[in-house]
Amino acid sequence: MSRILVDRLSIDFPVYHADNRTLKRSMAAAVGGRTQKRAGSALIEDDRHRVTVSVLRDIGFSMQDGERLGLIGGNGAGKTTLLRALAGIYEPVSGRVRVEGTIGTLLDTQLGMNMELTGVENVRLRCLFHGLGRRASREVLEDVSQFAGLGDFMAMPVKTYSAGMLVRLAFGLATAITPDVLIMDEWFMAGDITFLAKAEKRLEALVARSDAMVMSSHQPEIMRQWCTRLIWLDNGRIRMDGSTGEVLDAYLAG
Ligand SMILES: Nc1ncnc2c1ncn2[C@@H]1O[C@H](COP(=O)(O)OP(=O)(O)OP(=O)(O)O)[C@@H](O)[C@H]1O
Repeated sequence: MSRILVDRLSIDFPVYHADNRTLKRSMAAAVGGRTQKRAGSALIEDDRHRVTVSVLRDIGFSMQDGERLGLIGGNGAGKTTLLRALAGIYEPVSGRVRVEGTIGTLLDTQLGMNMELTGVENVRLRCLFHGLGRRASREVLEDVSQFAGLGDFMAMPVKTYSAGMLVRLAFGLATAITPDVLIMDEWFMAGDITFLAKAEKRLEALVARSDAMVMSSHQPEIMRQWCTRLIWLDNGRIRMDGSTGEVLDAYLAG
């Protein structure tokens, strides 16, 4: 059985605060004078003049253990939305997503983090959530503190951290407990050079321990280094699905 199964997945977002007249004019231009749904157009207006963005359409693929899948595509292609759907953050409008096993996410530095609590308290809370005992929790705390290198700031509320400090703590925490399926966006590359070198080593070990990984990046070298397979997303649809070299060559050529 596949570890991840995505079947005819579609995701739309309603647009509540759009300037409807401007939007309609641009939709009319995009669809040749008709403000209606049309294949290839991401904006949809229904009969009651409600506008939605169709972000993912008819996505289907499955993944086996050991696969390292990369999502590639231009800005707004739907990579982050697909990662979030895999993580269970977004509900499909139609189709389904099935992921077997525990999921670990590196999607958002604030995801699962309580900004009012200290670094130490956030680590303890995460351990409780994962059902770890005292000893295991102590080990995780030691590991995360050492990796993040925040010193006394571990005893300060997380809301006082800089963006870089938050990345260090979030990354350390997200990589301290091994999930079956690891889902990550490219934000983790946002640290400074010394952090990146450390992060890469840690991530390598985690990826090796987890059963499957899905990540998104704009950087071809990162894809080549980390992924065994790529899906090229284009305007919310799968344009190509294949080995990393094959898809990357086509993507960079076109
Ligand atoms: N909550 C939302 N409400 C409305 N539209 C959204 C929402 N989230 C994403 N979108 C739209 O969905 C489309 C895909 O966004 P997504 O962030 O998944 O793309 P991406 O491929 O990750 O892009 P990038 O490479 O720029 O990060 C974009 O057009 C975006 O504006």
